[in-house]
Amino acid sequence: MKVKSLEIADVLLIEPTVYGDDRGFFFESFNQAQFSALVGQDLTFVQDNHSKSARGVLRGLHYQIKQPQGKLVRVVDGEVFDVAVDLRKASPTFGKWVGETLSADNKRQLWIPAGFAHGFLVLSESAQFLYKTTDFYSPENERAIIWNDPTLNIRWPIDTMPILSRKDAVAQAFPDAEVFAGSLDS
Ligand SMILES: Cc1cn([C@H]2C[C@H](O)[C@@H](COP(=O)(O)OP(=O)(O)O[C@H]3O[C@@H](C)C(=O)[C@@H](O)[C@H]3O)O2)c(=O)[nH]c1=O
Repeated sequence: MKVKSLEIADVLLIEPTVYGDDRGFFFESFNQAQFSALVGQDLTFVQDNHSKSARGVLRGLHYQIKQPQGKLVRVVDGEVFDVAVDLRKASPTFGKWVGETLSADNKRQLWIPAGFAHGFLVLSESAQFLYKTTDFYSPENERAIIWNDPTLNIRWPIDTMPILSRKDAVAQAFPDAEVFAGSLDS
């Protein structure tokens, strides 16, 4: 397994060791002991999510207040551009973003700790996206920042309008008082 720290130090790009043979391939997509050693704490994942989206779909930028979720994300079919935005008020990289291409081919995973907004854009014909979360889905605590916020200035690899959910199309700006009113730390 190879691990790379990104420009936001706590976001990790994980490249599992893949064992290929005549039958196909094998790799450990999650190993609790290795993961705990990697992040330096024992985190418990409580939910696994799986979504499928068509080319040009952009989901995000999502986060939860009061019940922030750490997310370990990967792609099992297709390719996406995955983005994490640092919303931790005390962080030196507050308001900064990192983006990585994750695909079924490169098998890369991104670890996005609690306190980040997360989103992804589908670059292939379709993509299936799998992720583990450290807290449960909490619709009342869910928030969204608009994907093309000018302050964040995320360089999405797209030159047309992405396909958005109704909720994401009317998401809030960054910074917005509501974003920071709730604590991301508890
Ligand atoms: C996220 C989620 C949604 N749902 C339901 C609510 C809704 O009816 C339907 C679709 O929900 P959404 O439109 O919010 O799904 P989606 O836009 O895929 O939301 C996800 O986006 C990515 C970027 C993330 O980071 C995730 O944490 C999550 O917010 O699924 C759950 O039951 N549990 C969940 O954990």
